[in-house]
Amino acid sequence: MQAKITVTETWLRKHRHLYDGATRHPFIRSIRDGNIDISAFKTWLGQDYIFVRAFVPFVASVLTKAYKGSDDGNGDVEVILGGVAALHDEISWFKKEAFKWGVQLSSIVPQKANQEYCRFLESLISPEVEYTVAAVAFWAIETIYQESFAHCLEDDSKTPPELKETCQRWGNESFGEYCNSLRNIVDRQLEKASDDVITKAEATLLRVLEHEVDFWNMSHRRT
Ligand SMILES: Cc1ncc(CN)c(N)n1
Repeated sequence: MQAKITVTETWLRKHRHLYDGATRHPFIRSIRDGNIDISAFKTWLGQDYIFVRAFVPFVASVLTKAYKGSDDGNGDVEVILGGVAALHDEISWFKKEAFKWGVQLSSIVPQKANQEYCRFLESLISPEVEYTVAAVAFWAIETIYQESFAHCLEDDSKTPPELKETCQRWGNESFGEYCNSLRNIVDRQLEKASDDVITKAEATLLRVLEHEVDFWNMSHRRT
């Protein structure tokens, strides 16, 4: 018997071009090819620190929605709680890495693409946004980083040794397993969602992909 195609699989096939645009962006390719401009990397580092700080309340809101909105026989809350804990480490890592690269985090001003992405996250915190819709955004945001940085760790990559640790942070296998758990949560929710929620969730996925591309552009072009 053939395995059933999940909703996320259908979406990833349908939006492959946009998805590849987010996970194979020139910024990521430049890390992978070893010709990254280090000032672009530093821009990304400072801006992403600001993003991650805004990401925390969003993930906390997904956790609340999971607690209230899912039957949770499947352990959604625990998976998402693991994500919150990982973000605690991520923030410490950004501080350590910024020190290493001489990036002054206290003086970073969020650029337009970052502000808009953070505003989008804030809009998803609203209790009116369904758990399923918020969970789709969460899964996509984490997975884009996982796939992007894992690409920089493939055997034939020429990633500079000093950037390997950064790539490992999101490109490692256990982060990949965590992203798979998020995908399973999302597919389980979508399975029982109304057409209206499925439509909203797909539109949210597309917004995430666009914001991620804009975010890479911001770092890559140093505008
Ligand atoms: C822009 C962005 N997207 C995703 C992630 C992964 N948490 C991140 N740190 N920054």
